[in-house]
Amino acid sequence: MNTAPGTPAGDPPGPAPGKAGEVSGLLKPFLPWLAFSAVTGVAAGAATVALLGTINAVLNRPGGMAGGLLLTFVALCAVALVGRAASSMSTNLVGQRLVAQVRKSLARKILAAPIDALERYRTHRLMPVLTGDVDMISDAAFVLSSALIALAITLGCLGYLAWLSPALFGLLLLALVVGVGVQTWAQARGIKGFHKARDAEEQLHKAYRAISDGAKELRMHRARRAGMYGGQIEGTVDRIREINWRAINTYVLATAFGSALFFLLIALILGWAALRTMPPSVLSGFVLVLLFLKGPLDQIAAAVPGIGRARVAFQRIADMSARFATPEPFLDLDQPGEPAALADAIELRGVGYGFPAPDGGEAFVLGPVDLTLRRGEMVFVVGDNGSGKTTLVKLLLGLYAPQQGQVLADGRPVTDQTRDHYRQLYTTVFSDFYLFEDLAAEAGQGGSLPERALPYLQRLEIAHKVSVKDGAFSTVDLSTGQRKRLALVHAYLEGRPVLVFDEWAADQDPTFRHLFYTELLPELRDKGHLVIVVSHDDRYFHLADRVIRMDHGRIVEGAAPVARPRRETAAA
Ligand SMILES: Nc1ncnc2c1ncn2[C@@H]1O[C@H](COP(=O)(O)OP(=O)(O)OP(=O)(O)O)[C@@H](O)[C@H]1O
Repeated sequence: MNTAPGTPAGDPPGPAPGKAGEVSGLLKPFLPWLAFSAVTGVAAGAATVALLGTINAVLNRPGGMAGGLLLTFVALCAVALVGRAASSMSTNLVGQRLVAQVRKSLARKILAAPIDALERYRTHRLMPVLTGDVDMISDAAFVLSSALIALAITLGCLGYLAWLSPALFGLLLLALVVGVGVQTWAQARGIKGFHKARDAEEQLHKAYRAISDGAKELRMHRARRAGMYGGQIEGTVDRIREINWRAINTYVLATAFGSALFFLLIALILGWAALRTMPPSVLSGFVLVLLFLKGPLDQIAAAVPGIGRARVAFQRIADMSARFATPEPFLDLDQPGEPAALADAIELRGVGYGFPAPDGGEAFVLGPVDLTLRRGEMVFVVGDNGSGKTTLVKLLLGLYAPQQGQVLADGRPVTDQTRDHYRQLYTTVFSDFYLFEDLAAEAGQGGSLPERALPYLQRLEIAHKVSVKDGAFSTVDLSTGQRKRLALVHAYLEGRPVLVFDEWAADQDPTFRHLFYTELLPELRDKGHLVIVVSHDDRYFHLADRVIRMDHGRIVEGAAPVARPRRETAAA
């Protein structure tokens, strides 16, 4: 259901809803593999424990290892080896598939997310998730497999020790409760720190963007540059270093405490043995297994910080995933689909859209707007900065779904089901356009692409710089104005019924600007395209069939369709 314009469309602050569901959703497809990994890991652990038991038995009886015992030993070695390899490989497989799936799923979610949701989730928040957080999971997948096997071995050893001597096991259990308690405390503290560091990393990414995108401006402004480096980057980097240092130190101290506890436990067991008589096989078995256990326990302790960081990364991924959990309905990512056709007109009927108010500012509300645009018309959309021209165009293009009213193409309302197909009517060159180098989508339209492109490149006076080779422009390293011309070549090649140019001519030299308004646009119109031009070039407004003037989100002039007086040549 549509909401009234002005309804805040922003996400509430704090974590997105449904994160737990997202995490379990991400893990669900891998449960059978995880189960296999657990079973083989437990088998490897049990075989290792049995090996230790066998060694202890051999140490405490005359005759050494021979006959059946030797065969058992070899068989146990084989189970431990195969189990460990199978468990590690399957955990590694899960890790890598999980990372691949997360990458694909995030890309699909971004591709299918409503544009306004993407505009709210800033790029400096997107990139750390797509790169850093996903890599963190990939790294954790490596350590996780050996940590899981170490856990299985530890549990098996504990079972063996409980069987060997329940009394000594009681003592061990006490030490374990203290050790695990300290590790849990360290993990909670560490994760808190990692969350803080991760927040700071977002700030760092913002600063990195500023120094790459704003390199020229920073070169020209010493005070800002000093503030950017000394204030923002150094400060943030040092804060991250400090937080991570403290967080990891917590783990280090907990591990050191665990080691001390471990040797204290061995001393206690040996002291116990001095006070109470116990079979030597029990004592040697206990000490042997405990000493062996130090290895897996250290492995687990070493893996814990990485797993803690991976948990933080996983939550960030799940958070982003949940924010984009509602894709635009009926947006097909897999099929190119049929081209769209427009026989007559596009209409906006009572269309309204509101942005949420910025902090301390007023909300911008567009509409309600009524507008009819016909094929073969050349329409200029004009108005002051911030009057709503681009917002109107985004509603027209179907990039924003109207919060009120409806858009119609040839009299048929554009619905959620048809919006994506409807968008294929348009070719756009936005003021902040992105130029795709490859022309693969245009290759299938018949004729050789380089031959089709050449006249347009010549007409736009960039044929000496760019050609089309292997389905792509040979270069896009051009001036801003030339890049925009290339975008126009793309538009010609697409040949869609409606062309939208948002301040296209702003970067063109006067001669070419003149050519654009007086020849190129009228030619496109005369070929039957609907041409929509957002412009501040009032010198050329008289060439339009209709000038739509925006003011404070409303159309104040030019809403009514007019019969277009046919011109012999637009320049006349
Ligand atoms: N992503 C956004 N989030 C919140 N508010 C926005 C957003 N985009 C635009 N606005 C608000 O909508 C108003 C209209 O913006 P719009 O880009 O449509 O203006 P415009 O007429 O195209 O301006 P210009 O001539 O400067 O390009 C702005 O004043 C701004 O407050």
